[in-house]
Amino acid sequence: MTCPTQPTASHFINGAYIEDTAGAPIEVIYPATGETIATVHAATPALIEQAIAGARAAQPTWAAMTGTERGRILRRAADILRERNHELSVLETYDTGKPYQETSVADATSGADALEYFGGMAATLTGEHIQLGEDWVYTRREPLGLCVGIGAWNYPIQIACWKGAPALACGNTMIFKPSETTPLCALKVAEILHEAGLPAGVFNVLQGLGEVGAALVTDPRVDKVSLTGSVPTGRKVYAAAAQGMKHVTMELGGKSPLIIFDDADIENAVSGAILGNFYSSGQVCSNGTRVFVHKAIKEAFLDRLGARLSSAVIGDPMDPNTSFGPMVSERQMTIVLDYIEKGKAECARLVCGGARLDREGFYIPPTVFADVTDDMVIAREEIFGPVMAVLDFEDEADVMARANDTEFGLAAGVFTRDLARAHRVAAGFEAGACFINSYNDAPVEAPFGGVKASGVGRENSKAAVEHYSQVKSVYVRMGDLEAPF
Ligand SMILES: NC(=O)c1ccc[n+]([C@@H]2O[C@H](COP(=O)([O-])OP(=O)(O)OC[C@H]3O[C@@H](n4cnc5c(N)ncnc54)[C@H](O)[C@@H]3O)[C@@H](O)[C@H]2O)c1
Repeated sequence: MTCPTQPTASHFINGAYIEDTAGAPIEVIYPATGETIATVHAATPALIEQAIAGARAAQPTWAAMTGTERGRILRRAADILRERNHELSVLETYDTGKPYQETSVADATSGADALEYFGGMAATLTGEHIQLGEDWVYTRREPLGLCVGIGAWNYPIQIACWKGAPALACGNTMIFKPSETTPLCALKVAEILHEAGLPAGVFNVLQGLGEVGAALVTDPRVDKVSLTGSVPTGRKVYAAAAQGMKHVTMELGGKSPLIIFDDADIENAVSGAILGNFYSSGQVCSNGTRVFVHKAIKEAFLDRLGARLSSAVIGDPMDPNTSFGPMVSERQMTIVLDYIEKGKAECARLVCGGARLDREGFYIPPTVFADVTDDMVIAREEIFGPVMAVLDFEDEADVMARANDTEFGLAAGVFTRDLARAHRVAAGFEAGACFINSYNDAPVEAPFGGVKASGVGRENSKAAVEHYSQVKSVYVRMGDLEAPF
């Protein structure tokens, strides 16, 4: 496989690619080899101004189109994304290092689902009629205006589409800033949306580090900010948005619990633990990295886990047989290796993995620590890499208290054959996305987002509409109006 056509410039503004080499260069590194595959430039203040002015100017006309018209463009873009799935998946693999085996089924596909879903929904967005005797109130569902989307590096196409699709369906325009680590594929999303008929200025992409994001968030012409990123960045962006009383969606980090009871189907539970820890080399926000396993089945679980992990195909991410790729960057690899050393120093039992692979690229194999206790750093902090912590438990009430004893609240899972217990546990989880006998499913039809420090608002599903539109009420008096004087 060869690197497919790359975007022709760093930014996409007002319906066209645009370059300004005065902006600081940002190298795009292929994580499997460490080679530089592209260079983009951070947006200069002049380009930021151009994007904001263009997106503001385009918004009223876009909002004035019918939902059916807007939706048709989004659905056409979904079709193009699917037609170009191979090309986009290869580019996404170059950008992120995730195996083609994953990108070809989970990235452009998930983006297309969002465009199709919200494209279909655009025509159904209506207000309501409220009768009050003779008088009545009607509501109008109106767009917020100009939305800014800021992305993390683990799912570049998906994040651009999960933010762009509902924003555009509701009649907003968007400026999207991808992560500086993976800047390429959001540009392709913009290109495809315009090929599908999107008017100029409705969806724009600007590159840059945090300071470009901050410039967008603080601009008074921006009405909403949707961030996917870490909790520390979320705190900064939320605080900056609050100064302008802007709407926010915060999709942040997690340290989610996965509870495996002694009556669970062990093979399924092992599958859940693998999907919840090692997909995308562990770089998934909702991962269930605190795996609480009932003492009675702990050794059986670890035996099967070890056997299954030994069949992971670690290697060239472009090879369709490869099921496990490198970390996204040298920096992220170093962060994860530091956590592994902390786990060893805290005397957790290293079951497998635990060191960088001796090959080019940023590879850390699936790593499992057992006998982890709640107070260990590897059980408390988000690692964002392929490191699973296995903790013991015996009592349901005790494990629930421990599962919820965290500042995070993104996701949680339970494996058990006792469905009454499964629903009781799901109800007790302090988390936004829960799974019973499964893990990490994220269909566009289901709301996705966190509680506590993991976030504010929801992406996907009908719930996202609430976060990209606002309701205006109009009171209509049918008779004379009395006043006290
Ligand atoms: N909840 C979710 O849906 C979800 C999904 C994927 C990743 N994440 C989280 O993202 C994190 C990993 O991604 P990351 O390392 O790219 O996160 P990050 O917080 O370092 O960066 C996220 C984005 O914010 C931008 N940014 C940084 N400082 C900013 C500022 N002051 N103002 C505006 N923008 C700023 C960055 O340039 C980047 O585009 C993990 O914590 C992970 O859990 C969450």
